[in-house]
Amino acid sequence: MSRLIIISNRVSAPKESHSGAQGGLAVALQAAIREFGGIWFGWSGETVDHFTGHIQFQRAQGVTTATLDLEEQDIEEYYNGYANRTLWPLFHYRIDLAEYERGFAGGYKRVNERFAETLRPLVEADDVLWVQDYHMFPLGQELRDRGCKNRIGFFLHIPWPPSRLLATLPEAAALVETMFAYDLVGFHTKEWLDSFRHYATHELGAEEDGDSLTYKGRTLRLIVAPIGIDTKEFVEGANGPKARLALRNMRDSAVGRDMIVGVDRLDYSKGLEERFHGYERFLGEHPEERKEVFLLQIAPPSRGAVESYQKIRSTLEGLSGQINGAYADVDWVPIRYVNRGYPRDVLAGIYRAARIGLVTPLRDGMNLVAKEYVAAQDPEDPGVLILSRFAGAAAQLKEAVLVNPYSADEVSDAIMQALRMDLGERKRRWRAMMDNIEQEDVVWWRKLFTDALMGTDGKAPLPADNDSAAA
Ligand SMILES: O=P(O)(O)OC[C@H]1O[C@H](O[C@H]2O[C@H](CO)[C@@H](O)[C@H](O)[C@H]2O)[C@H](O)[C@@H](O)[C@@H]1O
Ligand SMILES: O=c1ccn([C@@H]2O[C@H](COP(=O)(O)OP(=O)(O)O)[C@@H](O)[C@H]2O)c(=O)[nH]1
Repeated sequence: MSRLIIISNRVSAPKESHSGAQGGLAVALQAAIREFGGIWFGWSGETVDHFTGHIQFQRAQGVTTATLDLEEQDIEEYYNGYANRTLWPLFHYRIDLAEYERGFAGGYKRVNERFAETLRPLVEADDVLWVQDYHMFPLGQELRDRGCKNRIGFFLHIPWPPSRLLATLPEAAALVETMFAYDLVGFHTKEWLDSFRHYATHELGAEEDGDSLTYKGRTLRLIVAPIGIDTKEFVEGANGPKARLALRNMRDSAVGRDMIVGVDRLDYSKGLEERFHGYERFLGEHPEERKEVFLLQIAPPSRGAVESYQKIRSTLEGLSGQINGAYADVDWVPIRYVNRGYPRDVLAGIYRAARIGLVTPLRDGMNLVAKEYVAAQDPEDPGVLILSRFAGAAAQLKEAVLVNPYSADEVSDAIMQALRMDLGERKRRWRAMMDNIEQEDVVWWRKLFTDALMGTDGKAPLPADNDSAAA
């Protein structure tokens, strides 16, 4: 059986204690490496004065990780720069925030070359490689340029933007061309896949044949593979001691009021500003509900070296203060705004205590919080998920109360609808969403992708001559 090499910006080694602090994605990828043997390769998260290419190997619980330290300038240009100031805003439809700097593009290419150069000697002839996310678009091509003929797949965890937006990126055509180094490219939704295909066929001139695209002699296959959560583990966690304690504490502190919960990295793509405005509209329109509800917004800071993230942080501090200033009373505060992160088993208890999960990103590749909120509910008395139409999760969780997150009126109406929803309807909607979350979990997602990549999914095999065309 082939070994699997996973490559991503962040690498997650298995933890000694099962504290619930690891993400479902990390657990699923670790399991894949255990199943196939192999390595998880990427950035250590550490900085060095001069890049040496030294690889730190670590082996824990059957998983080998191989990590590299990067220079300050690499991190500035590759991670803070091209990944998070150029690609992230552009791919989340925020070209007003996207910065197109040659220095960032150069640093991004340099780091991908460094990854390829260091990884190449570790790759054996039968290995299958799986590259994760927008930090590493050109890695496949860099590996091909170094003679790597292995099967290589790529999965994008964020949206793919419409062609007219992507066209604003100076390197757009070159970037999409490098994607043809991959044999398989995966997306969370058909919408993102269609946007990629549109650019490849209309702007590059790639030939389309079913789910395949051919360009300059190389063929890649496209696949929709929506990521799920580790549902079984999450439900167990939601019934465990930490979650139960969190649930009790939240209920005590809610003193009979209905809690609305939001849990998001502090990121402008998550629509927190618009969410606060929607909630403010609700408070303004429904004075009778004011002391009956409160919003708990958990927003751990993210990517703090990037200016747009500093701005959204200060905007939200101002806005939450303003709403609380306008509506709070001696015995009630409408928004509890918390800038720290919590382990997922604690979150599970918090989700369960909430009558409403308010998940309103302006654009999101998937949004796992939406799925976790549903999985944490009490089947006999489930809460209601209000979900943005523009999250990848909306393609699967159709029984959520779906909203346009830009519309304060729609968000306000959805909150009222959720508060009034009777038990029968809550149970019906929850069951339908839970069926999806149980069936299409993270193991299902990983297997869908690796089966297609390894050619064991019964579909026509990837063309055997792909590698010779690339070399
Ligand atoms: O690594 P960071 O810069 O701290 O960012 C955290 C992760 O954010 C993004 O997550 C995406 O992947 C999720 C799982 O597929 C998906 O549900 C979500 O919609 C995406 O935004 C990013 O793509 C990851 O690479 C980051 O590690
Ligand atoms: O305080 C927190 C906030 C979030 N998360 C986890 O971070 C992930 C966020 O994933 P999502 O897909 O919703 O968004 P992303 O941050 O990847 O864009 C989820 O598994 C959350 O449970 C967490 O463990 N602690």
